[in-house]
Parts: sequence; C-alpha cells; structure tokens
Amino acid sequence: MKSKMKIRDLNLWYGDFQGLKNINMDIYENQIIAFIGPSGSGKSTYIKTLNRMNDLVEDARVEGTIKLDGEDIYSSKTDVNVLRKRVGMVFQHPNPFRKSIYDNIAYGPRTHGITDKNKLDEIVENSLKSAAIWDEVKDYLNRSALSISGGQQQRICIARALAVEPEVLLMDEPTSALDPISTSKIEELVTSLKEEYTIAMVTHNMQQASRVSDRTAFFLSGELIETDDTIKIFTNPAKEDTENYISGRFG
Ligand SMILES: Nc1ncnc2c1ncn2[C@@H]1O[C@H](COP(=O)(O)OP(=O)(O)OP(=O)(O)O)[C@@H](O)[C@H]1O
Repeated sequence: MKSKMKIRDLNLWYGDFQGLKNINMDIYENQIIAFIGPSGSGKSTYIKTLNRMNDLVEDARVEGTIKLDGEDIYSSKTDVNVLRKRVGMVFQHPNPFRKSIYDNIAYGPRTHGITDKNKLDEIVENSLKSAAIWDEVKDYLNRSALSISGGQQQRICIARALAVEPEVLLMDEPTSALDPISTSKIEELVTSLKEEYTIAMVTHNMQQASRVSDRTAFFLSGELIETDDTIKIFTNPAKEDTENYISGRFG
C-alpha cells in the first residue's frame, strides 16, 4: 500500500486550547479512511488540517508535518490553491453556489483557466456521471442547484469537488443532513470513487464507517487513540477506549 499522505507529530492549538495532540497517521492511496470519535474529539479539526482549511480559522496554530506525496503541505513554498485543488473537500451540509447546476460544476475548472465550452461541457458531464447524478439532472443543467433535493445537492457538491480532478477527497460528515435513501446513494458513490481517489471521511455513524471504510481512526479528546483496518477496529480493537466507544459506552 502506498501512503498518499503522511501525518507526523501534528499538534494544533486554538489560542491556548490544544485541539490536536501529537497525531501520527498514514493515509493510503485508493483507500477510504473513516475518522470516528465523540463530539468534540477533534475529527473536524483534523480533517481540515489535511488541506489547510484551518488557515482560515483565526487563532489556529499548527506544528508538525503533513506530507502529500512526500511534499510538506505546510511548507512556505506550498501554493494553497493548488493544494486545495489536489485535496478537495465536501462539507456536512450541502452548500451549492447560488448558481445553475452547470455553473456549480464549471466554476472550479473556470477558475483554473478552462474557458473552452466543449471542454467545460465534457467536464460537467463526466463529473456529474462520477457523482452518480447525471441521469437525474442532465435535462435541467440550467436550473438552480438550490432547487433540487438535499441528497441531490450533496451529490452536486461531490461533482463540483471532482471537477477539478483532485487526488484526495475529504468529507466531513457528508450524509449527516440526509435521509436514508440519499445516504445509501452517497455511500455507494463513495465506495466507487476510491478506485480513482483517496478518501478521508468524518462520520458519526459507526455502521457507515464499517460499511464504507477500509481503515478507521478513533479520536478522543484531541488524541488519535488508534488506527487500524476497519474490521479490526470494530471487532477487536487494541485499546479499551475504542472498545468502550464502539460498544456505545460513551459518546
Ligand atoms: N474555531 C475554534 N476555536 C476554538 N476552539 C475550537 C474551534 N473549533 C473547534 N474548537 C474546539 O476544538 C475541539 C474539537 O472540535 P471539533 O469540531 O474538531 O470536534 P469534532 O470531533 O469534529 O466534533 P463533532 O463531532 O461535534 O463535529 C472542541 O473542543 C471544540 O470546541
């Protein structure tokens, strides 16, 4: 297995409060890794460090290294726009732009300089197909992305993330605002995407973690308690805290 990202001795502070404590992890290529843990354990904080979304949080300070294909993403030489193109993100609540479905998907490629209409059409179609929503929206590409259902909006957001050809996709509780049918569509979609992408996903739903992920990392109070194959975490975890959490004794 090839490591796509290597996280070493990562610490993060919000002012005086330490949100992440000495995290070490490898994220393997073409796998799905799930981040689980109780509310406030640092999962969202952590996933945001992986494409420097935490740069946008005033007061947040990071120490340690995160390498993407061997390059330190916190190096002063890193172009954050390029980083976020390579490491895309999908959020908890679907957040399409107040634009047409087509323009939502074309937005990223346009900002990266693609203006050719045929090329944009192709990207829009391929991205919507990859996000398993093309058939549902192909006749309505000029409709507002806000006029469709929440589950469809979330797949539009995934298509928007895919349109700039990322290598890694970060998902912060991508289904927590969705109904069960939309949730299972997104789970199927995420499973199919790992052939081409490396995926990290925060989830509160342990069944979801066990259904879709190859590896699972358990967080507690800003610490990474253990990371292992998902099957191992859910059947025979090494640490008592993990056992207590997965058996519902806290969190
Ligand atoms: N901008 C911020 N400033 C100060 N503290 C913050 C900030 N964002 C998060 N925190 C704190 O950092 C800790 C970790 O929060 P985080 O949102 O990463 O947890 P989480 O595991 O994702 O929780 P949840 O499952 O509820 O989303 C919490 O104690 C939270 O209050």
